[in-house]
Amino acid sequence: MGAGGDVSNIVAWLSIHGATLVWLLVALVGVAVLYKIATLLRAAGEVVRAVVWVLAAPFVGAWWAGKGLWWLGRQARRFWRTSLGFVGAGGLVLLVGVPPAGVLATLALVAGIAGWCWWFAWRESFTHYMAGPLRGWWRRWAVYAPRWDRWMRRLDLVVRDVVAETSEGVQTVAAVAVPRLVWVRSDPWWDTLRVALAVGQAPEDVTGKISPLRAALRSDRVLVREPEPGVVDIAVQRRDLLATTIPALPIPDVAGDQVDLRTATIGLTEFGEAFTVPLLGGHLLGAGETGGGKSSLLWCPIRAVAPAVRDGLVRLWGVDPKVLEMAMCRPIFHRLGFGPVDAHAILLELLDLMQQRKRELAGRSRQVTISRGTPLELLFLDEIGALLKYLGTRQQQTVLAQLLALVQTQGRALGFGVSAFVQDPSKETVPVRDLFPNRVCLRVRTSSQVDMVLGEGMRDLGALADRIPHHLPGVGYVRSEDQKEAVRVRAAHVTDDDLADLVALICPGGASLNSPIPEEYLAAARGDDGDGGGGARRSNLRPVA
Ligand SMILES: Nc1ncnc2c1ncn2[C@@H]1O[C@H](COP(=O)(O)OP(=O)(O)OP(=O)(O)O)[C@@H](O)[C@H]1O
Repeated sequence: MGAGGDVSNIVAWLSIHGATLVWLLVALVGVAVLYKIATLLRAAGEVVRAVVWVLAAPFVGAWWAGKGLWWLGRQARRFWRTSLGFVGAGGLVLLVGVPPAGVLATLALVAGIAGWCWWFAWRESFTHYMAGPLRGWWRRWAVYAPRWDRWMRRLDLVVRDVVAETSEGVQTVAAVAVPRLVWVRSDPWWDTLRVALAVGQAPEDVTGKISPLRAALRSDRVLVREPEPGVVDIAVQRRDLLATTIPALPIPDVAGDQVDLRTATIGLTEFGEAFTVPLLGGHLLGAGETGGGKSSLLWCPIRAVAPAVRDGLVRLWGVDPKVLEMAMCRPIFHRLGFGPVDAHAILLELLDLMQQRKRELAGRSRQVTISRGTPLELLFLDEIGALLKYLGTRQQQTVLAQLLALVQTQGRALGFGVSAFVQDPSKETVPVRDLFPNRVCLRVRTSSQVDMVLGEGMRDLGALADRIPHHLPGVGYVRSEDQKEAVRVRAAHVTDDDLADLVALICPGGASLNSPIPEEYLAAARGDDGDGGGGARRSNLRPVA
């Protein structure tokens, strides 16, 4: 076959596939054209977008500038003191120009000297008006404000406006409201943060976070109070005011009738205020493990009212199963006993006195007036647990608890007060625990004991009495009738020398106020009088056996 045959073959192939080839070519050209058009359109889109941006930029800029100004205005109004300071300083610089360095240095020196004089002469007002606000201002801006939002989010103390939630729990959040830090006050020991809660929050949300707050704020103690609805104060301890021993407070140098029996000062609170206990009209329970410092809760109140004891306006009654403690000061006690029988006899005598006072007051007054004729009768029971659980028979313990409950429930208005101290504050050991309106919890062994003494939930609110270190005897938490939260306190330390001074003041020249427990009461307590030890012969004293 020659060249003519090849050509005819090609022509034949083309006649069969030519159309396909043509369509392929057309498709290729179409794709190329479309690609070209797309490229052109994209370029045009970028140009359009650029044009839109150029046109919109001033409006967008104005929007953000307006927003920024609005925010600045709000901040300036909110922190008006800082704003005024800046405006004042700026105005002054505009008026007189930047003063030379020498003038500035002189001004700083004069201000420093004036501040020092103020501090030296009127320390309290300086602290109140100058040091406190300045320190608070600085701590707000340097410490709290920069971290505030982050802390609140991490502690989950924010309110989220959830607009939608999927079945898998994925939330769409429209806004997050953070509680507002209103101001910070500061002294060398505490920072107080006033916080306005966000709508939807309750003070309990904050008190429920005390533990993580302590960790976040790196503080041993954080307290939350509610000064007004929707506002909480978070007090953050920076330094412990109670870290050093408080020496025994001086015995008041006043006449007996000048002694305030309602508020005996016995130490300091964590805020540097007087730690007081009411002796007239209040019973006190002090709980703490061995070495906790219960002796200071015994002796400090007695020292506080010593002139009244000396002048016969207060009489001391004591029961000390350990024998050593109160025996140190035997002469100042009107009656002093050591075991369950003594305790029983003393309670019977007190109840007799109470009945007598009741009869005298009946129909004339609802409250006794303390005088030499009707002195305040203060009963101190050391180791009440020993009396009510460990010593004597079960029946003796039951009767003691009942007699004590009678004195506690009926004695307040009649001028009878009971102070008791215990290592184990459980109900089994102290069945009359709830009849003590004032309680101090010194160092205890377990966290549950804190709530036993101070009330349900007090440990969660920061009363960490089970974590008081051993080197802080006399430190504890107190909750009185009118307080919601427990306050940390330290009682003053009464040494043997202080006790000798106490005895010398109340019983000068070796005198003694002490007389033995009357035999008739001892006999009744022992059951020698035929009533089985319950004092039943005096029918009005019959305890429920
Ligand atoms: N307020 C205080 N400040 C400093 N030290 C104190 C204070 N109270 C007591 N102490 C000291 O702590 C130690 C234990 O105190 P205290 O005897 O009062 O403990 P306690 O609770 O009565 O113990 P126990 O139940 O074993 O008698 C003593 O050495 C005492 O001097």
